[in-house]
Amino acid sequence: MTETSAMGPVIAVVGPSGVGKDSLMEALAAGDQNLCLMRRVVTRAPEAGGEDYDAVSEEAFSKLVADGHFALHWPAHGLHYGIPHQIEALRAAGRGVLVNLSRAVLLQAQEVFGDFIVLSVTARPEVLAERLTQRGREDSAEVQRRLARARQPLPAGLRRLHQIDNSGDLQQAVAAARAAIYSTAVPERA
Ligand SMILES: Nc1ncnc2c1ncn2[C@@H]1O[C@H](COP(=O)(O)OP(=O)(O)O)[C@@H](O)[C@H]1O
Ligand SMILES: O=P(O)(O)OC[C@H]1O[C@H](OP(=O)(O)OP(=O)(O)O)[C@H](O)[C@@H]1O
Repeated sequence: MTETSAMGPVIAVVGPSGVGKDSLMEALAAGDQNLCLMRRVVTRAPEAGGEDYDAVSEEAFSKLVADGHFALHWPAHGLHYGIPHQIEALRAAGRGVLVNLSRAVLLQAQEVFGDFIVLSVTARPEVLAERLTQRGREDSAEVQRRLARARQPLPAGLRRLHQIDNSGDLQQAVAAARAAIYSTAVPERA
């Protein structure tokens, strides 16, 4: 990605709840002007905190879907998530756009976005449990449901996939993610 690139890649950051997707994306974007965050639309209560997202009702979300507002949308955790078409404007500046996606929509996203990199973030199971509890955004029942979903597999057929271990220090995962992103940047057109 450089200022002269026509379009930046979409960089999907995926993995189980509590693995550190939002933390990794925020740290990556904070340290690199060529990377930016995609703000999602989620039917989660606005006061839930965590990521910076647009909170909407289920009814409003359905209307946004009907109006063709989203480049991608999916259900998960009893919620609905949407990525507005605005993501294309962010890419047009030649920046890589970081976005937290469900593992279930990665092949669809690869078709929709074309220049698409997947960072599969991992952490040891005991680390996930500790982090979800410490985050405190979900109640204990929901934490258990999310831990049960942790081993959801990635689909076959992803063209640019990197595994990032975030079991340890966040900055180590940030360095590994940066290396992965820039190792697969589309070669400059001659
Ligand atoms: N490498 C890390 N070391 C320690 N705590 C972390 C690390 N990465 C994330 N966390 C913490 O773990 C919790 C879950 O992180 P979050 O980014 O919300 O994960 P996800 O978006 O994958 O659910 C947060 O409280 C966050 O501050
Ligand atoms: O199908 P999966 O790959 O299991 O992902 C399920 C959902 O979890 C993540 O959302 P969110 O960031 O709201 O949840 P999290 O913070 O618990 O990861 C992700 O963006 C999906 O919407």
